[in-house]
Amino acid sequence: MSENSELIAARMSTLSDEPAETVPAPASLVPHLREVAILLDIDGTLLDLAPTPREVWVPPGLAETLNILLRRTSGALALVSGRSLNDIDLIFAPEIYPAVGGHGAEMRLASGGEADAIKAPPMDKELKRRLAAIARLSPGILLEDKGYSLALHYRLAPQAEKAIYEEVSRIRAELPGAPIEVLPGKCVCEIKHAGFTKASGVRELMRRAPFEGRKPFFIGDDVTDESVFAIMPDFAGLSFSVGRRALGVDGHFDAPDDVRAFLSRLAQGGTNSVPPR
Ligand SMILES: O=P(O)(O)OC[C@H]1O[C@H](O[C@H]2O[C@H](CO)[C@@H](O)[C@H](O)[C@H]2O)[C@H](O)[C@@H](O)[C@@H]1O
Repeated sequence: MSENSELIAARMSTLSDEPAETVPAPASLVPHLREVAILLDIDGTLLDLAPTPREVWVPPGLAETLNILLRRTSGALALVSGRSLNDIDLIFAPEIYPAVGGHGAEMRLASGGEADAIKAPPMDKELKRRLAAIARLSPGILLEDKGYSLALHYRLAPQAEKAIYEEVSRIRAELPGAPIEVLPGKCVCEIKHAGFTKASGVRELMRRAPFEGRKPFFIGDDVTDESVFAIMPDFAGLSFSVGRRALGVDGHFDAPDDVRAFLSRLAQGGTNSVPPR
């Protein structure tokens, strides 16, 4: 074990024993950026939540921060999202980041590159059509078609939550053998192929260069991120939740703004000079 590895291992064991000391000081991580893989959820972690999926925006300075961290980690920074790679690329345009997309359905290892793996087959058209009809239950229910999955957003129609889940259950009950599962998120009910999760996507990412052999540092906010929190110990990694202290994490941030400030300080070499967010 190298001196650096020993230092980071010591830091990690300290963290798990000290829940009050929630997030490491950026300066303590700076010397270890060549041993770490930075894995970041998008909505509710890097970006503030918005009323609809299309209304999110990337604050000034964030892309610059991510680009610096990509260089300092020799490319071992990835976005880990429920969004499709196509959607992620539109949000962060013109940047194209390494990413696990669609809750593990897609993966891209290098910034600027093509997708390296697409795990999920397209969703059956008839099933998608039936699920899409659920949007007629109430004005304000928005459909997001990812090709291999379908998300029903009800942030603008919160009263429709119960009816949406009931209708999805009814359709699923008619298709007992279908390899699909329901993934609840923040004001969203997603119906996806059962064969992949964010955790399976991260496991695969961590088997490939430049991520392989590094200690992942994952930040996420949602129920869908819990599968990744759970596997971080397998890679001697650290996990952090946003907004609440999730079970089993090493610490938490209060809000996406705090995550951005942390990453910015990390990119600046651990100093307190925070560029505009
Ligand atoms: O894994 P993430 O990167 O956190 O993506 C999770 C889902 O994010 C998006 O929906 C959520 O964010 C929207 C914008 O803030 C918000 O309007 C919606 O209520 C949230 O559920 C995205 O649209 C989904 O595809 C992702 O699965």
